[in-house]
Amino acid sequence: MESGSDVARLNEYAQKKKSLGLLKYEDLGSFGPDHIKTFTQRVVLNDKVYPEGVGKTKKEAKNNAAKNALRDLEEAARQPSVGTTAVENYNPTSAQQEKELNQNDSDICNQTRSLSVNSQDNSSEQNNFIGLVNHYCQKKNRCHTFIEDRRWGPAHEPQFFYRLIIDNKEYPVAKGKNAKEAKQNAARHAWFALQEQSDWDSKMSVRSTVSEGGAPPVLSTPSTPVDSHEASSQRTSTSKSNSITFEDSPNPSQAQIPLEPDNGTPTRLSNSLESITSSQSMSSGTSGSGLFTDSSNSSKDQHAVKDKNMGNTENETPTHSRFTSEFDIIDCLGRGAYGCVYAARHKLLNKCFAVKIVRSDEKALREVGTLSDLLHSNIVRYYTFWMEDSRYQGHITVGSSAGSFSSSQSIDDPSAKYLYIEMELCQTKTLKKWINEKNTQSQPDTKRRQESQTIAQQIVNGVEYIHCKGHIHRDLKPDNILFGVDGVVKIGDFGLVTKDDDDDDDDIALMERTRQRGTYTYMAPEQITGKNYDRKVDIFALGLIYFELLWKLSTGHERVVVWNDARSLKLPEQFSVTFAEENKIIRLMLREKPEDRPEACELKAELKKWAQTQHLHKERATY
Ligand SMILES: Nc1ncnc2c1ncn2[C@@H]1O[C@H](COP(=O)(O)OP(=O)(O)OP(=O)(O)O)[C@@H](O)[C@H]1O
Repeated sequence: MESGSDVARLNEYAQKKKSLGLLKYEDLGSFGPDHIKTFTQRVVLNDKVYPEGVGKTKKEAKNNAAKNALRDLEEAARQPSVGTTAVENYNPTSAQQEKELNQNDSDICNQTRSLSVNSQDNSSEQNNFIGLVNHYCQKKNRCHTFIEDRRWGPAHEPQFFYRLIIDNKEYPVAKGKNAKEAKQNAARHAWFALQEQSDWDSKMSVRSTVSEGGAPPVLSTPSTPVDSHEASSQRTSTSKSNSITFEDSPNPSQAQIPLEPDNGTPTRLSNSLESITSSQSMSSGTSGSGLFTDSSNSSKDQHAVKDKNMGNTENETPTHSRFTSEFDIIDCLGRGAYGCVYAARHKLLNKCFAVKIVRSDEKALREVGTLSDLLHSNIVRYYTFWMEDSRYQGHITVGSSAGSFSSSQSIDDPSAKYLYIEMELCQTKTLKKWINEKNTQSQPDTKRRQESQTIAQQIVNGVEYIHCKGHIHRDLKPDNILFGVDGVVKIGDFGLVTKDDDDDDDDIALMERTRQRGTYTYMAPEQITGKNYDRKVDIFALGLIYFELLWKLSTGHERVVVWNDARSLKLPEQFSVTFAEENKIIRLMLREKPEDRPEACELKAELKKWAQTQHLHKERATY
């Protein structure tokens, strides 16, 4: 479609449907250095905000914003009568139609609220994702069905787990307080995945072909398809699907049931969650978030179990490692306390990913479990994970290019297992580097304030999403905040993530380890003292980050003094003068008592208000 045509289509639609009120485009500013700057715009129609459009120019961003709005309007309008698009076929002839369309608009609003990457994703919200998926499948001639994965919990408080399967592809398991809610949530997972169709589908199909020598990938329990109003006409047989399987089980050993492969021999996957838990003493209650198995591992990986020498020397080509056989390793992006992160190109997909390799323990399992639960534009996108018996040992020095790695003998514990976590590849520049660059610029940076605000807003959006999913990040700091290739802020490193209501022993041990590593710079006071704490620790860290984004901190002793003062709510006098509005917000975030700190959603609203005020000032200044 020709550039700009979505803007024209949306204009036409808004004109025809005058009752919708004024069609507005909001300019949300630009981000990034000049040569890779991205612009963001969004549509507001009848006071409803539609998903943001991002582009390399304002025009492109505007057109993408119009495209997103049209997509939502069309999707919503299709719900009551499949095949009709509100945009193309709008022709109100009666008050009833007008009423229906208004109803559609309210549906659209609901969907937008939920689909918008920046909005709160409340899993209990009953948006019609089932309807969206239903319609999508009809349009694309795909079969889909909901599968009840399991039920869990006491009779008075049961939890239902459902997954959606579309054309033999399984999407992540979702839970709900009842079957309907679980199905809606499963449809939501699938819907988001479908938004990224090319990625998801191709990856899924690649995974399903990994199996060699006829060895079937191990699947999870082939549950009985349940009757679904939404899916009854679309049911398909799925029990032998070769696609990836996610498990979201607080009781992993029960979740893994060996399947009868085609030859009738029961098979059990070496890296099933059961084997993970048997060797790793996984605590089922710690994260409470979705643990899942990746059934894509095949005979290749089972082979790797027997061969513990993979990847150790240049001569011994690590052919038995899924990592080295499926990926070209490009670069070592960094080493954390627990593992390494590599940039790697998937050979079949010809697409680059970040693959984090960590020893499999609670922290790592917690990280993948949580990441699999999160899908938000301001959170590093997780794709999949698998287990290997060895850690990739090609020692590439950080930042070096492919092929230059040398051999090194493994000093790993032979009984250890390693998690390979495949994620979205971000820029190598972290927020820490961004801050350092700003602080070392000799000229005053006139854009710093505006950019800081955009960054802070994006972090808050991500944190709001994490909190509304019932998690606490607990390790927010500029080092753990990355930029996507398009410049969008991405929260990463979920190694310390926990459930908001968690306070078990493993958790305390994990925090103790973190404290010992001295990363308490951004920790809330109650987190340092080891008291009971909740999601408000993330708000405290965010307050410090926002302060650091804006304020040029010197190095050495002075920095320590300013930092400690800031932690005790004594912000530099000049700061409160120069950044009066931000000062107010930050002071709320840094309050000593967690209950006095704002919730992420309140902060989001506050920052948005502040951004709009600034925007108005800027506009006035240009006239
Ligand atoms: N998805 C990604 N894309 C690009 N770079 C990444 C990605 N994930 C991590 N990195 C980089 O790899 C480095 C190591 O990341 P990792 O999360 O393991 O380390 P860390 O933050 O020190 O973790 P930990 O706190 O667990 O020690 C970081 O410096 C980070 O910049």
